Amino acid sequence: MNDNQKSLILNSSSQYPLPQGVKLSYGTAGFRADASILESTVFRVGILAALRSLKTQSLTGLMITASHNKVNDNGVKIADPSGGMLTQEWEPFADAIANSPTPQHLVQLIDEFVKKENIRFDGVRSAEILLGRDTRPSGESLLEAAKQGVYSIVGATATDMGILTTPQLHWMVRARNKGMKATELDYFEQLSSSFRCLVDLTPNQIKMNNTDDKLVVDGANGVGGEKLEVLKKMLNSMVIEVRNSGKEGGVLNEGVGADYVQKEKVVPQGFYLKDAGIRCASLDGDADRLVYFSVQSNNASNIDLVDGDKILSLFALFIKEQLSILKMEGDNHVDENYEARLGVVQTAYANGASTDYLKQLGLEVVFTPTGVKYLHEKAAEYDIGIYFEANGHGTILFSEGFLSWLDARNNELSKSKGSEQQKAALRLLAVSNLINQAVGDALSGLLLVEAILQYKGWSIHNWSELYHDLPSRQLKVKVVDRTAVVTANAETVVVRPPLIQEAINVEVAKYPRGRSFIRPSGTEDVIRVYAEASIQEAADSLANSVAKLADQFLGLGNSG
Ligand SMILES: CC(=O)N[C@H]1[C@@H](OP(=O)(O)O)O[C@H](CO)[C@@H](O)[C@@H]1O
Ligand SMILES: [Mg+2]
Repeated sequence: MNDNQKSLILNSSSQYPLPQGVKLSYGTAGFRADASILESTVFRVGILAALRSLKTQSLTGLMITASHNKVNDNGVKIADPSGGMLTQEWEPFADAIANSPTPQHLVQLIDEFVKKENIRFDGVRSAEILLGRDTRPSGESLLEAAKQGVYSIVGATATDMGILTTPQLHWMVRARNKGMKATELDYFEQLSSSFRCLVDLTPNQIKMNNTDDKLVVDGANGVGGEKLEVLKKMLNSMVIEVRNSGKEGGVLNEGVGADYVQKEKVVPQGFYLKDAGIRCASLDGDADRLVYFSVQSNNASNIDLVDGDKILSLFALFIKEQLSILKMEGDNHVDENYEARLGVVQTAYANGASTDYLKQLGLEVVFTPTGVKYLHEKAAEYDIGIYFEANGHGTILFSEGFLSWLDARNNELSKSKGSEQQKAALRLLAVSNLINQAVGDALSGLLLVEAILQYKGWSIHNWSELYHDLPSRQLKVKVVDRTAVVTANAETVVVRPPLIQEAINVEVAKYPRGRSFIRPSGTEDVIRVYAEASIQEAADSLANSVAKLADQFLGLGNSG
């Protein structure tokens, strides 16, 4: 960097000093903390987004959100040019600049990194960044800090896309870099037209049985409800009622939203006994997570939860079915028997019953550590890779190679217009347009669930009966230093500190179908404990015993 470039960063960063005692890490999903201490972090991530844009000579994105966390928190993360998460290789640099104590030190770090990565300030393209934020009140001033960060890189431009869901911003970044239409209206049009296309390919008789049932959606008092209101106007075939849209005065994520519903397994605010049996869905604060549920008829606070694992199972079942229709009655075309590699990606939080079910379907199931950056990367190795976290974050990725084969196959089959095989090809193409290819997206996921339920003529009850979840329990344990826990095998085994894993094994062995693991959270300062077993009391008791072990080995009581 020349002196001019350095002094621009030096001057602007002195406007955004790092508060005393703040130490942040890029974590599972970007930086998150109480919004009041985040300005300097967001400013620096603005610089990072611009450097990433220069390095890749592509557009990048910066999203201000703390997703399902409480309203006073906020956070920031980068969308890479592909629309996915920031490359993991840059995370250590992200940590370093976020925690850099002085403007001088910050400039030095950036200068060294620019040299190491060979980032050219005189490339063909200057840096270009799309900025988005969720509905948090702190979002506006943090967005300004992000802009100033971007502008401290000479020639960089930032475009404020306003209030968006996280997946919308990722979708826009991907679309822009592919030279496709990329406004918010284009997003809504792509989702609604591919949804209509899927529904039009649904056998009529099945469609008729299901027209009158409505879907009620809990918008977590966040951005998702607002956007769904827009989208639903473009879907004339569906009745969607949005509650907790944020307009009714409720607080973001408080007693509402996908995280609350999935973790607490109770009805969100605004849902009552009179809703029993109705198909309901819940989004999280930035609308990248989706779970379904129905209120139980015997108790207004109990729900029948249909989580990310079941969404994954429904998608896998449908895709597998369409692939096998495609393979039926060959017409001797050379490529007709292209074996599409279909893979399913889960984490250790996936309910054991879901994994059994997917394996019984004959699917290849693989596990990664928690965090969509890992699942997404793995899913991208397949022709069709389906990934979901149990909490409802996931999507379906289609490889370029498979999509061009499918396109060609569809053209071939169009000679036999209306054949079942051609319909299957068209359905798969529609799914690839509907489901967000950049990142998990509650709105596109919701439309795909709805289209598949219509296709199958299924109620939420039929869907929920695919398999029965094993009872499970999640707990959090506050410890002295959560980074003391090191795990292996997709976080299922603790390798450090010594002996704790042996102690967990002893507990697990006491329960039929028992399974338990601990890992440090990447978004909160806690150790998470997960346990499942054949009955709820056993899952609870196993979780409690393992939480006690975590406390004994790592807990506050152990600090002296
Ligand atoms: C058990 C659980 O739900 N963990 C969540 C949570 O991560 P933790 O690292 O567990 O705090 O937030 C992540 C980001 O939203 C999400 O990817 C992940 O699945
Ligand atoms: Mg989220």
